[in-house]
Amino acid sequence: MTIVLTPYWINGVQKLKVAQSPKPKRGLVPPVLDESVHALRCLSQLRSKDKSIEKYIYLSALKEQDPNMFYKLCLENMSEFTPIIYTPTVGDACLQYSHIYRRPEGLFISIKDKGKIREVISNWPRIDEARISVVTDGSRILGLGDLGVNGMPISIGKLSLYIAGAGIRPESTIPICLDLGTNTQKYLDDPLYLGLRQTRVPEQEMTEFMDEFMHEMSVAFPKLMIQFEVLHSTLATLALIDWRLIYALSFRKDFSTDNAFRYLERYRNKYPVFNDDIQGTGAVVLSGFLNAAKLSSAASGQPLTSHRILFFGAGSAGVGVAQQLMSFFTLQGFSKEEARRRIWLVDSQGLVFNARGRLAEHKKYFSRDDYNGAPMTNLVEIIKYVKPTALLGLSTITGAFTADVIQTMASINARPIIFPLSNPVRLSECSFADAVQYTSGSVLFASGSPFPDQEFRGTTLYPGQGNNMYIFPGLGLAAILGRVSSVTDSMVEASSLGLADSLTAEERAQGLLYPRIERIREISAQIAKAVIRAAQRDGVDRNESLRAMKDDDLVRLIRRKMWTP
Ligand SMILES: NC(=O)C1=CN([C@@H]2O[C@H](COP(=O)(O)OP(=O)(O)OC[C@H]3O[C@@H](n4cnc5c(N)ncnc54)[C@H](OP(=O)(O)O)[C@@H]3O)[C@@H](O)[C@H]2O)C=CC1
Ligand SMILES: CC(=O)C(=O)O
Ligand SMILES: [Mg+2]
Repeated sequence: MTIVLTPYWINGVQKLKVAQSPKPKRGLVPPVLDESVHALRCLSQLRSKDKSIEKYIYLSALKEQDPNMFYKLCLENMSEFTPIIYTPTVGDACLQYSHIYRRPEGLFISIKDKGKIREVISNWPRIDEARISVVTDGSRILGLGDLGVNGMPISIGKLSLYIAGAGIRPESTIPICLDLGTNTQKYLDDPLYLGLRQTRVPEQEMTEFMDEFMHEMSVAFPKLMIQFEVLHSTLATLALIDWRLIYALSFRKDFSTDNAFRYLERYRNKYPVFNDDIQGTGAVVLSGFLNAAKLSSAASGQPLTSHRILFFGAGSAGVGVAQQLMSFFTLQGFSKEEARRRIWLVDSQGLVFNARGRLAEHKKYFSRDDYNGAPMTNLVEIIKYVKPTALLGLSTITGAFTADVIQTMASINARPIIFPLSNPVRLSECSFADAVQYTSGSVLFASGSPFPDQEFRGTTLYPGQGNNMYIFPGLGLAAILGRVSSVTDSMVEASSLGLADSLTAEERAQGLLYPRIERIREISAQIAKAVIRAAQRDGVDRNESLRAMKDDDLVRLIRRKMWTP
């Protein structure tokens, strides 16, 4: 009897599959190697590690050596695995990527490849299989600033969640990191840094590069959907690394339009593409907000139309979420203009209002025209002025929601909605423990990264995790199965409503704002169904065979199409 070795590919790395022969050759495996016992062995090895980054390294190796085991364990232990393979630990993996790097995984395309991107892409081993790619330029990962080529782990991590969460076939995924330089001096000085030793290229050059990249990707991979993970503005990232430059460039910075918005607008009607930080985050927050607003209104006796939302942080995530939350009000019958007036933004200069002076393009829509006073920078004062029912943090400012801020929210709301959404955990605007303590347990809470449950007056309170990881797997699966030509606003809204509706009666009874992550496949199937229906309504579905299917049959088909380890 022989062992047959068949080559296959995972994320661009060739592996050899050992054929399941009835009995392996004597001596080539230990005498007793039972798969279920081996699963326990892997878990025990994982749990024996004290540091989360060591757990990350262990799981990366497991994924390479035994992808089936990795994804099986991941699916069975979602709440234990996601904080390791995704936020917060993936943030540390990015920060240390050039130091912990062991083997190539994914596709690196650098500015030096401009003019010959086709050649680089054609080196990808499984061109025909490719269906989904997460593309980052490392310019702002999880609020960690400009990481350059160290951003690759976010593409890898998000794709692992596509595979685990929605059953995308592993060989259909392509993690991509674009190396357009970095403005972080620490990396440029680091002898181990894996990227180009140059500062970020000017905007014009980046746009030429991006146009070529998008075109070549669409030619090489006609069935591929691309998820952008930021693609930030050069000037904004400069500001993150050198405070002296903020002053030097502040005039120009005010005029810079965030690249994340610019590239999304540039490509969204031409290719199947979406920006996770803008649209995925918007969708996940709308979903949690819908559930929180109902609980808040039930406690206050005020109608859903009475909500007022204050955003602390007005970057790509903050404004993306604000745009999506307009749907909350339009769903209640408001006009767009009425919805816009329910939203206030705060950035690093304080309340965003017209009379303040020049504003970055993406902030203008929500800038207030009904305030003409002195600049307002103190968050407690701003809360007293706006009287929000909800405070959402997308600022990367650790602890910005102080006891004072939280207590002020509690003093004007029976059940204040407080969502500190910045990642990773150490950048969160407040912890769940503080939010519970300073609101005497009345808070409706969701954070970007996970926090532990809290015991309060004999009851267990559960934090929500308002993270785009709930949205993108289902949205991506829908895009693949529906073979969509573009990702429309209604599809993003449908993903959000699909998620909001996916809570079970038991989850609602426990006061949860999001479903338990352990049910991610079920949730992704529901989201995918809702998104495919929206794509059909918008006429962007190229797989017309799904149109006539009944909802139940469509969900069954989606589930059948999911890859299972
Ligand atoms: N939960 C989730 O699923 C997601 C969470 N996020 C998180 O959101 C955070 C922000 O991301 P992103 O929008 O891309 O980042 P940006 O850098 O684009 O935006 C940050 C925003 O915060 C503002 N800000 C900075 N300092 C202060 C301050 N002292 N007071 C008030 N506002 C301040 C900035 O102001 P200014 O405009 O003046 O510079 C800017 O508007 C990150 O931590 C990220 O991890 C992002 C995506 C998904
Ligand atoms: C979750 C995510 O995409 C972010 O924090 O950037
Ligand atoms: Mg992100």
